[in-house]
Formats: sequence, C-alpha cells, structure tokens
Amino acid sequence: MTDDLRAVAWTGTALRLIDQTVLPARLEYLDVEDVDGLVAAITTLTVRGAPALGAAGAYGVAIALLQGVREGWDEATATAAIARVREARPTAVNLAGGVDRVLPHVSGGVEAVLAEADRVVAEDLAANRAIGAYGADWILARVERRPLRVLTHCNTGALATAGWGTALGIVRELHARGVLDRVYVDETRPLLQGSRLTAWELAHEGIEHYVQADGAAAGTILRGLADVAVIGADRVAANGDVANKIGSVGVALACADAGIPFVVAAPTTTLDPGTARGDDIHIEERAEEEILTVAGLRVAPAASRAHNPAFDVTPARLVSALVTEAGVTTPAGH
Ligand SMILES: CSC[C@H]1O[C@H](OP(=O)(O)O)[C@H](O)[C@@H]1O
Repeated sequence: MTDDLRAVAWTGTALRLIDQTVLPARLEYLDVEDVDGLVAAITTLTVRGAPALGAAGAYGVAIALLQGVREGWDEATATAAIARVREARPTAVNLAGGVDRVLPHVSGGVEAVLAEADRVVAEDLAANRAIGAYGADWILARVERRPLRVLTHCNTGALATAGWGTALGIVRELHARGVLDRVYVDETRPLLQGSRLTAWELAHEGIEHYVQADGAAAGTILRGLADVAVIGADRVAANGDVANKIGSVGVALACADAGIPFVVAAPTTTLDPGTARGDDIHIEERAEEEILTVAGLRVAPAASRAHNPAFDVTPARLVSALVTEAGVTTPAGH
C-alpha cells in the first residue's frame, strides 16, 4: 500500500499533497494551486521531510508561474513569490535545492519547469531504492545478529520523500530480505512524526514495530535492545555534521556509548557543500505552543515558556555511516 504512496504529486493543474497533519486518523489530500497555500502547507508540515520538500519546492515554481499568469504578476512579484516558497522552512537544504534546480528552466515556460520537477521526483525515488540497498548491505556486513532490531527517529519513509524512503527505505529493504526482527520507533515529539507517520507506514506493511517515548531511545540502546540506529537528514554540512529532527544527537550519543552503528541515510540532494560545519546550519525554531500543548490542550503552567528547536546537529564523529545513492562513507571511521 505504501509502496506506491506519493506524498507529493502533480495533477496537471495542482500540487496534490497528502495532508500529513491528519494521519494516521485520516488519509486526506490537499490540492494546492497558489503560493500562499503551498507556503502554508510547508510551514504547517502538511508536506514535510527533506526530499518531499525538495519536490514541493520544484513544483512550487510552476505554481508561482501559473498563478502569475492568472493574476497578471510582473517579474518582481513572481520572483518574490518563488522566494517565499524557497524560504518557507530553513533547515532542509532540499527545499531551496528543489527551487534552484528548476529555476534555470523558467525561460522554457511552465511545461519545462514541470518536466524538471518530475525529474526531481524520479531521481529521488531511484535514490531511495539505492540508499535502501547500500544501507542494508553495509549494516548486514557489520552487525552479526539476526534478525536485526532497528531504532529509528522521526519519519523518513514514503511520506518524507518521493517514495520508499531513506532511513525507512533501509528498514524496508531489510524487511524485504527477511532479516528484520522489529523497529523501535521514536514517537518524535512534539509533532509525533514517528508515532503518527512512521508507525502508519510500518503498520500498513506488517512490519513489527514498537513506538516509544523519545526519552526511551537511549535506554533502549544502552540495554542492548537495538542493534543499529538508522535516521534521516535535513542537511549534511561539508564536514559531515548532520542536521536532523530534534532528538537525533541523543540517539547518536547513545549509539556511540553502546558501540552500535549510527547510520544516516540521505540522498545527495541533502548534502550541502556550501555549508562548512553543523554550527553554520540554520536550525528552525518553531512555535512554543507545539511544546506547551498536547492535542490542543495546554499542559504547562501559564507562566511557562517553551524552547522548540525542530532540529539538532549530530557531529560527524558520531556518524558511523552516511548512506546516499552514491554509496556509503564512514565519517566516524568505522
Ligand atoms: C527523509 S528526510 C526526513 C527528515 O525530515 C524530518 O523533518 P520534518 O518532519 O520537520 O520535515 C526529519 O528531520 C526527518 O529525519
């Protein structure tokens, strides 16, 4: 069922998004035809995940061109609208990358932009399959235990990409090879991409999984209940530092202490040679209410404030393997 899941798809006139804010309760789609709607969908995580944001950014240029024709925009207005899409979320390099990838095709008209955006999607889908194979090969060559118990954080599956998934693509590949025992799924507060989205994908495929509190991850690892941790990325700096969902660096530290591999899976479109180090990565700070409320109900005292970074940075020295469609590198020297 999730094998042909498409978080982002062009309908011919609109960008059709799976509304990830209402999963797992409902599978609903949102058709976006204007820039305001796309920016809102990105900032509310209706569409989310670095590669899926890359696709949304690429198609977002087409949306801006079509809206500009409908509304008689001049070039400056269209340029400003495209910039709003590009800057809707700062950390995942793929969003800006998707916009920048198709901009050179604007002179060819909206059909040329759409054709390039389609290539962005096709390339990401192929990349995810390659990541799954390379990642599974690397893990199976280094972790003896069978079947494997994998820990993952946030959602890196078909919902976060053009399909199949990055870290969850490796999980799918291990499952397909018959060597996966279970997956420990960090719920990933505050927006619960793990318990809502990763669990939904795994449940649909009958992959045994256990949702856990983010705070349980270190104990699960240090108690020897997991053999490997596999996570995604939103931006990989030139020195190998990895920006990913908040909580990732804690998983990496526990893996280092426990001596199990910490594997990062990402397409090369998430590598950012223009950013030297992790400290240079803009970490998105989100609304305090996401922390201070649960299901819309305030849980903290009225006087309390919240600190809500959406990402953290794992230093390269803690990354056992970085798996892309080009192969595997071992920043930590494993
Ligand atoms: C396959 S990239 C997924 C990556 O994106 C997520 O962030 P968000 O849900 O805020 O878009 C998270 O960092 C995942 O690892």
